[in-house]
Amino acid sequence: MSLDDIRQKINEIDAALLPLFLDRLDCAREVAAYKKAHQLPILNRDREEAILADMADRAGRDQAAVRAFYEGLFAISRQLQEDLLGEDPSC
Ligand SMILES: C=C(O[C@@H]1C=C(C(=O)O)C=C[C@H]1O)C(=O)O
Repeated sequence: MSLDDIRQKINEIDAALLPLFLDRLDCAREVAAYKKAHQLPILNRDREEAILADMADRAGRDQAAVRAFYEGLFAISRQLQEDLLGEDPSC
């Protein structure tokens, strides 16, 4: 495969990822509304650890990369919720 071919494949993967990422952000907005209504903290470490363990199990040789990817997603998700709720993330 040429470099251009590989980059084309990356472009296609990115195009497929974006709507899923945006959907995940919309879910975080819905979670924020639920947490506000039920006075729940933004951070749920047990939930994040369960997702990480599940994804790491499926990641084969890329466990560290998958962990870093999900930690980034969680940080973005929590920041979005903080922006919406104006809460201390450590609560
Ligand atoms: C989305 C949530 O809020 C936070 C972000 C999470 C995520 O991005 O998956 C998971 C747990 C929480 O720390 C949630 O509680 O489900």
